[in-house]
Amino acid sequence: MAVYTQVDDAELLAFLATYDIGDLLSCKGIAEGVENSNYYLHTSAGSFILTLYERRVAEADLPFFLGLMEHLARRGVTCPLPVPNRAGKPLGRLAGRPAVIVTFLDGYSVHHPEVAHCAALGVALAQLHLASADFPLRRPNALSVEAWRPLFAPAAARADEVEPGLRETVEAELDYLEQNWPRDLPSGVIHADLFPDNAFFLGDKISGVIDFYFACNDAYAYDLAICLNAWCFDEAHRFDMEKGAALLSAYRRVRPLDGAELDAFPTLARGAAMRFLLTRYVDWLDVPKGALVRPKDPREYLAKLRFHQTAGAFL
Ligand SMILES: Nc1ncnc2c1ncn2[C@@H]1O[C@H](COP(=O)(O)OP(=O)(O)OP(=O)(O)O)[C@@H](O)[C@H]1O
Ligand SMILES: N[C@@H](CCO)C(=O)O
Repeated sequence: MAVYTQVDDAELLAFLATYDIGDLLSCKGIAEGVENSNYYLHTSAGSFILTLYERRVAEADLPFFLGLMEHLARRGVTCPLPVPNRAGKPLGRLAGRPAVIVTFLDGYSVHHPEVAHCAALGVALAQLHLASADFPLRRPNALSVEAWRPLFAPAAARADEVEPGLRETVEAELDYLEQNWPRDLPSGVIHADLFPDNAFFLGDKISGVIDFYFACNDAYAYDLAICLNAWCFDEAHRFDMEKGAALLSAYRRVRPLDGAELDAFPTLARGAAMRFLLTRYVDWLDVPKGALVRPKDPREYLAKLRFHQTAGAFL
C-alpha cells in the first residue's frame, strides 16, 4: 500500500473544510502505487482522490502536472481533474506535504494486458501525444539518460545483493546508452509512466489515464518504448511479439513514426528498461521507515533490458 504520510482525522477535516466537496463519509488509504500517498475520499458530493506528493515530486513541477491534466481533459483525453479549493487554488498542504484533490475516474486497470488492451493503449498514447502538442508549459525529463549514472553511482556498491553481476551490467549499459542515446527525435509532452496500473479500462476501451507525475518533454518514441516494456512482456518477463505488434501498429495508425524514430527504437527500449531498473533498484534499497508500500522488483527490468540488448531491431 502506498501510504507514506499518515493523515490524522482533525487535520483531514480542516483541510477538507477548505473545499466545497460536501461532507466526508469515508477516507481510505489506497493499496496501489509506489510514489505518492493516495487516499480514496467518499463525500456527500461523490468520490475523489486525495494525493499527498512524496519524495520524487518537486513542488515546483506541480503547475506543469496539474495544468497538463486540465489541458488534456479539454482536448478529450479522460484524466483526473484537479478540484480547486474555495480560494480557487488546486494545490494545498496537508500533513506537511503538497496535496491535491482530483476527480475520481471509473474503470479498472488490467494486471495482465491482452493483445486488445495493448492495441487500445497504442491508440490512447498516440492521442495523448497529439493532444499535448500545444500544451504551453515545459518540463525537461529529470529521469533521462544524464540522470541515470548519478542515480546509480551512490547505490552501486550494493547492486550484487539484488542480483550477482548487476553492477557490471548496469555500468556497461550506461556506457552504451550515454554514447548512443538518440537526440533530435520528434518530441513533446510525454506521460513517461503509462504502465497498466495507470490506464483504466471499461471493456476493451480505455476509459481514462492517471498519474501524470513523471510527465515531461521528451521523445514521443521514448514514451512508446516505455509502454512496450510495461505492457508487452509476459509474467516470466518474455517479450510477447503479438502484443508488441498490436501496440506499435495501433500507435502508428494515429501518429506515424518517422525513419529516425524507427532506427532509434531499440536503443530507446534499452533506455526505457534502464530507467525503471534504476528507480526500482534505488527504491528497493531505501524503503522509508513506517511506509506502507510494496517496492517493485528491479529484476523484472533487468530481464527486459537483457532482452533488448540481444533483440536488436524488431519493428
Ligand atoms: N483519479 C483517480 N480515479 C480513480 N482511482 C484513482 C485515481 N487516481 C489514483 N487512483 C487509484 O490510486 C492508485 C494509485 O494512484 P497513482 O498510480 O497515481 O499512485 P502512484 O503512487 O503515483 O503510483 P505509481 O506507482 O503508478 O507511480 C491507482 O492505481 C488507482 O487505483
Ligand atoms: N511505474 C513504475 C513505478 C512508478 O514510478 C514502475 O513500475 O517501476
